[in-house]
Amino acid sequence: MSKYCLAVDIGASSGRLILGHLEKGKLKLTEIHRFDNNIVQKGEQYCWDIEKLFHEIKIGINKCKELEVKPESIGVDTWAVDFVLLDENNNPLSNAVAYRDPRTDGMMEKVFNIIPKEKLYLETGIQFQKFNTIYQLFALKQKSPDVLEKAKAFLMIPEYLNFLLTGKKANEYTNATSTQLVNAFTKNWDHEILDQLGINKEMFQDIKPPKTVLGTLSEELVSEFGFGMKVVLPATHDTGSAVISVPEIEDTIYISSGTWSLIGVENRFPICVPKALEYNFTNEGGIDYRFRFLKNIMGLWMIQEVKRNYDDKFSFSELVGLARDEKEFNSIVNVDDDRFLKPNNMIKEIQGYCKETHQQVPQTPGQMAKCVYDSLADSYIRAINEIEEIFEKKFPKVNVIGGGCQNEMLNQLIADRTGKEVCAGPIEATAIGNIVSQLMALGEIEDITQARAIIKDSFEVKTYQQSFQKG
Ligand SMILES: Nc1ncnc2c1ncn2[C@@H]1O[C@H](COP(=O)(O)OP(=O)(O)O)[C@@H](O)[C@H]1O
Ligand SMILES: C[C@H](O)[C@H](O)[C@@H](O)C(=O)COP(=O)(O)O
Ligand SMILES: [Mg+2]
Repeated sequence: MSKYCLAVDIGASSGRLILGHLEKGKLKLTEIHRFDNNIVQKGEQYCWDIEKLFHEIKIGINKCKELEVKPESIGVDTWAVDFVLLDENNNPLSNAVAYRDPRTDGMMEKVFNIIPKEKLYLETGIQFQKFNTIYQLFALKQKSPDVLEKAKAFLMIPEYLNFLLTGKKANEYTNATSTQLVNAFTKNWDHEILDQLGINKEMFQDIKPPKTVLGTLSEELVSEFGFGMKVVLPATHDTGSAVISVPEIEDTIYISSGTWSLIGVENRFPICVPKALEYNFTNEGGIDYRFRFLKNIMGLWMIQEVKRNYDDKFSFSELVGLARDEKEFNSIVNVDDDRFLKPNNMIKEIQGYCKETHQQVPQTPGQMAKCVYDSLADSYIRAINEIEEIFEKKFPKVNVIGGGCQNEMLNQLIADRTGKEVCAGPIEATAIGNIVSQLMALGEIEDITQARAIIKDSFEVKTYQQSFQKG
């Protein structure tokens, strides 16, 4: 039996601490702690409650004690792009502002006046999302230049949590690439971009790859918990960890299905061709310097907001059931329209879109859920076709991973609409990828190939085929 590793996976809607260890060649998971993660309003800004998140991590670590398990290591992964700036005394200079905050409105266009969009893409290979770190920092420079001048350390969310755990500061490669400030070829901070935008280079830390042992818990925390742990850098971008868990990555299109739907493939080099730019695909960094050629689709955020607008009267599985009963309702929205990024009321926003496009307006929870799921499937199909056009090949399989792989209706919809085999699982793909990266760092697993073989052998996946014969 191997050592225990503790994964902290915090997505944009929920966080979880999961213990993992190897037993007779299989990976065994034990969920220790789960909690909600919601954007909070602080003054005029949408923020993450970073203090709450660190408190939840400590609750989870203390629960290990109750189980009499002392993990050898811990690794933190979260959503991308967001960050904390520290001053010379290592104190935060600002809130942990969330990527859905409107401060970046209009910033992308201002950056393009300094660095042409095409050049930015050729250098970084990163998709154009208005909330990318580059635009957040540019907004900060416009609105609060003093904050940027005082900043001595730039830490992304998992790295700030690592700092609270160890006192050490480092940027991790997979998450750093999501900033659109890392050169896809040098795999380091692109100083030319930083200089052109007047962003101080000194606050950025050395970029470390996944599987780096960053350090150990601080003495203060060792005395608080009663045991120490190594702190390992997994792929700290949660989607980077999730993609590690795709058991048969060759010839597979994955959909990391959570708050966002990240749809793509794994590649050995960046693809920055005009078509990839036109379709807004990204080349985010992966383990062993591979690339995650993917695009963001608005994702299950939309049903999360619909659920919230209905005062959480329905569970996600109940919403799927209600959607199944609305077979005749077929209105579709463009899920990737910025209007759905942070509307005041998602139900009203979807109804408004359908009205403006002269479609039947969803009135019932079932019609609303069906509209969301059908619209997501529509966007998935478009992205799959774009991927196959760029690669000039057909991919026989789609692997849905993450919490959204429990949506059987959506899985079947993808199979019916594409005619491809759809595999669903593992649900906790991100935490699994986090854990196997720690086990590789500890020498318990040799490499990514062995890791994926273990994952394939350890977790059931459900498969879906097209439910009708194509005429
Ligand atoms: N039983 C279920 N049936 C259908 N969908 C589900 C179910 N459980 C979870 N989901 C979907 O999974 C999503 C959460 O996925 P998860 O990977 O945990 O998100 P994140 O990591 O972004 O917080 C929910 O928004 C919901 O839409
Ligand atoms: C804002 C980013 O695009 C986002 O973090 C995405 O990359 C991601 O990883 C989201 O993961 P979830 O688990 O929160 O869906
Ligand atoms: Mg997630």
